[in-house]
Amino acid sequence: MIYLIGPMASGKSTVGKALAKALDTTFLDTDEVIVMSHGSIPQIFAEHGEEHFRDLEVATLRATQAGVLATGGGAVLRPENREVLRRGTVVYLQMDEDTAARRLARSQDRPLLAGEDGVLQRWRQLFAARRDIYEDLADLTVMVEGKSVNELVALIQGHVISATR
Ligand SMILES: Nc1ncnc2c1ncn2[C@@H]1O[C@H](COP(=O)(O)OP(=O)(O)O)[C@@H](O)[C@H]1O
Ligand SMILES: O=C(O)C1=C[C@@H](OP(=O)(O)O)[C@@H](O)[C@H](O)C1
Ligand SMILES: [Mg+2]
Repeated sequence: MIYLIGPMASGKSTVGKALAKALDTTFLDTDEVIVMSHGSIPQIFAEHGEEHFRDLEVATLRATQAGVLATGGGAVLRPENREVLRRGTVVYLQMDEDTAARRLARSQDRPLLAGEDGVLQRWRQLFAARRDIYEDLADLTVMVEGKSVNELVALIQGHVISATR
């Protein structure tokens, strides 16, 4: 199983879907699986808080099988999830701050970025707290800056295929 990890807006959901198509395999996104049974992410955060969302994320990651699985940016925080991720091939989508700023300007459904600090400032804080974990888990790290979805897919595909040969 290939897992995509990385900060919010690095492209895990978008690249994951395209990668699964290129590899002719199945695709799921833990956020989408959670939303199907529990309602929207902003609603879960507002009604039950982040820890409850993390509990749902743990249960979902444990129970979900797909050729390619996109995770949410904070899924790496829970040790149970890191254990699951280590059993598969982990692709880390690494993103620079300028790309984050451009993409987050259009983001509306990420409750952890809301608040008075401003979206980019919050993104920066979360990334600072998580970057070492992303790096530690990664079997393959791909910098997304300046690359199209198709270019990223080709890059990942090349590495994944040569790693399993
Ligand atoms: N390589 C890319 N080039 C340009 N835009 C991208 C690329 N990857 C993702 N995006 C866009 O960035 C935004 C965030 O992507 P998304 O897949 O939701 O990220 P994540 O799941 O990591 O939060 C979306 O609007 C998506 O269309
Ligand atoms: O980084 C995070 O803590 C989160 C990332 C989101 O997923 P994306 O990384 O796909 O945006 C989603 O799981 C939730 O809003 C929390
Ligand atoms: Mg996503």
